[in-house]
Amino acid sequence: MFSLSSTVQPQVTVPLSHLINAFHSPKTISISVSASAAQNQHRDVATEHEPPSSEPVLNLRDLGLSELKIGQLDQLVDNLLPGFFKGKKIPSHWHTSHVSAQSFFENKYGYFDIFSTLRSSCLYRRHPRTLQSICSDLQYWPVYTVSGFKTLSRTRRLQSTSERLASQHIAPSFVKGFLLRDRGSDVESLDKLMKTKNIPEAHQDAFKTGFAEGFLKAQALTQKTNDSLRRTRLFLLVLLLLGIYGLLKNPFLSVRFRTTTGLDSAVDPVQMKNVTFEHVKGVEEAKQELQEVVEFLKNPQKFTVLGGKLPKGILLVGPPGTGKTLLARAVAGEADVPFYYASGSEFDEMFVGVGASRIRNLFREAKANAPCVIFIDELDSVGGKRIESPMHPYSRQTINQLLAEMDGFKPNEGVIIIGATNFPEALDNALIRPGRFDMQVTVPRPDVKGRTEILKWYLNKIKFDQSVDPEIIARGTVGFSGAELENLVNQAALKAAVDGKEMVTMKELEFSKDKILMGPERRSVEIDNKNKTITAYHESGHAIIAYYTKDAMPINKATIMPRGPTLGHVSLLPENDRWNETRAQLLAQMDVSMGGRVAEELIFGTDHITTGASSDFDNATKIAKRMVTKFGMSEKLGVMTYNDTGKLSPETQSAIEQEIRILLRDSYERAKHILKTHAKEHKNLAEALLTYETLDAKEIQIVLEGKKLEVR
Ligand SMILES: Nc1ncnc2c1ncn2[C@@H]1O[C@H](COP(=O)(O)OP(=O)(O)OP(=O)(O)O)[C@@H](O)[C@H]1O
Ligand SMILES: [Zn+2]
Repeated sequence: MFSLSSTVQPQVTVPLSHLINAFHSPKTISISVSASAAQNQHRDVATEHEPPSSEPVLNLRDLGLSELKIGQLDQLVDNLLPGFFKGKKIPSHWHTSHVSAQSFFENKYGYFDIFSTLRSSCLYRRHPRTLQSICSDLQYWPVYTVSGFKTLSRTRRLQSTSERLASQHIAPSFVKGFLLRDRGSDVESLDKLMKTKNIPEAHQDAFKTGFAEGFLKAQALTQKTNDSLRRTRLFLLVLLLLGIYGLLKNPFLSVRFRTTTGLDSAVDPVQMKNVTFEHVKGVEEAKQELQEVVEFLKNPQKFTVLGGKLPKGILLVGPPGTGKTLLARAVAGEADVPFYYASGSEFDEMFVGVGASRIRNLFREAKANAPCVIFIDELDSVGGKRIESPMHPYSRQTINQLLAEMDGFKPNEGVIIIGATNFPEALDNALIRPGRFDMQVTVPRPDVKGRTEILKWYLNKIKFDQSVDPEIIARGTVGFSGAELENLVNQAALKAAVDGKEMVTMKELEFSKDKILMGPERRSVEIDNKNKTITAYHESGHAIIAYYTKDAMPINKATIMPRGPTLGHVSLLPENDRWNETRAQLLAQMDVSMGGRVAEELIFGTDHITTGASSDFDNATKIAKRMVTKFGMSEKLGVMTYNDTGKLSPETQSAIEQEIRILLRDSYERAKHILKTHAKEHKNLAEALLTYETLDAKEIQIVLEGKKLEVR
């Protein structure tokens, strides 16, 4: 194997002359007197002169050529330089001299010094064949140094003996052999190969030459591999540096990548120009309170000049779907400032620091874009009272970050934080201290007026019949939130579309209201005539009591269409949302509840009463119990509340029970009286229900007045 001594500096390229020099340098030629080459022709040579120590040197042993016999060497040279020896007499002794070259060499060793000839440049011109092509490449020969192979990348494909050998299936093992870096092992492997392969004498020259040329190829190959390895290493290093730089700039870079969606939603502002207070209905008080915040956002300087201080944080408190998010957006929209939306649950992370870092990012962005609104929905899930539970290991950290950020800017910096929660009680006390969320705005469920407004607002977005009275629907949807009313209108529109109608009528609105309240209709349920009849009389019983009791709510509708778990129902409409109820109104409600069972008893007999009245009794009992234990409406028990009835004395308990019983019994009797009195109307109404299934308030009135219903 070609190996240049390690005295050279890295990246030194070795000129061809040195290589050739090395072939016969007396210092480095160490011709071993081995058994096979014990002839006189071969002997170690003493050093006559030394090449400059900085020069790389090669020796024949390294090349694996040390055991060449004279004749073989001739053949090798002849192989490499065909025709070179033609007509030349081969002397019998090695003779070496740098100075006198050929003649001196010849004198000393008795044969021709081919290597000095190689040194002469005219050789190139005279024999521009295989070796020349190698040598021209070897002008920049890869140098083996202590630290590894260094070279120029210029290598040309070497075409020579080795390829011929390769065709004889010997070459691959050569190449392998040359790829081994260890010199000793290479030389050994050549020796071994020579022995083990039992190469015929005639082929040994070619074998050795091939070995040398294989080395050249291997060098080139190794060089290429080294180059690409170096490029890969450089690329990886650049990547690593970029990564380190990124991490230094932002320690949570990796987290950002992982959580882009959540974070982006928190950090990208949304311009809410299209949402204004106009879009939020039925929450007038809340809008008024937020009006001053809008003024502040529009013109923060005005407030600063006057020395006015606005709250940093506003807490919107109210049940789900009442429009808290919508209000916050409207604040930003009215003031035409950026709106940053974040949901509390986004900050609730299982990984340390992630929640806190998101809060930091959010506030950093917002401050850079002030004036603006930051909205944190579900504030309780980030600012709740829980302390380091296993489910939320880093919540404390996140709350602290939120508090720190809120403390970190002045009130008039132009950033308004609006938080929303359904459970203000669950909030960490530190959050509702002055300087943080110190202003609370209640966003309640809309009242009947609010519901009417919301219904009108959403009705205006669809096609509806002029006969539609939003107020009637509003009266029947006590406790509905804005979101539920929006859903009601949408469901009605869908129903109208399914039924192939051109516009939404009251029927679809009533339908979707019942669906939301009681579950979907069960048209597929086959109810036998007997059960249908019982249901018709039961429901008309409720309706008759409601109709003829002064303090009962007006009837809205009666139906024997099964819906959800019920077989039929009568719905009553309060004229207004009831803030307070009178004793008479409560008793009337009880009487209406009793109407169903009373009807069954009167019409079908005690033996045929059904289980259908259980929820009616539940309802009546609840009212009676509250009258006795909460509202002080029992003469016997007086104006006193009894909260935990289980802890009361047995006497008091039985007294309460008895009072409830009396109330219910009296109610039952009143209902019975009314139904007996209006037996005819009761029968007419039940038959109308059996015919028409559903009757609205007007139709019920027509029937009860004894008029004939028009066929629909
Ligand atoms: N007062 C209202 N006026 C008009 N639309 C409303 C009103 N309240 C709710 N809505 C409708 O319901 C949707 C949902 O309401 P929003 O998300 O604002 O409720 P929220 O109080 O924030 O609920 P949550 O507490 O569940 O977050 C709104 O986008 C809007 O379409
Ligand atoms: Zn009933």
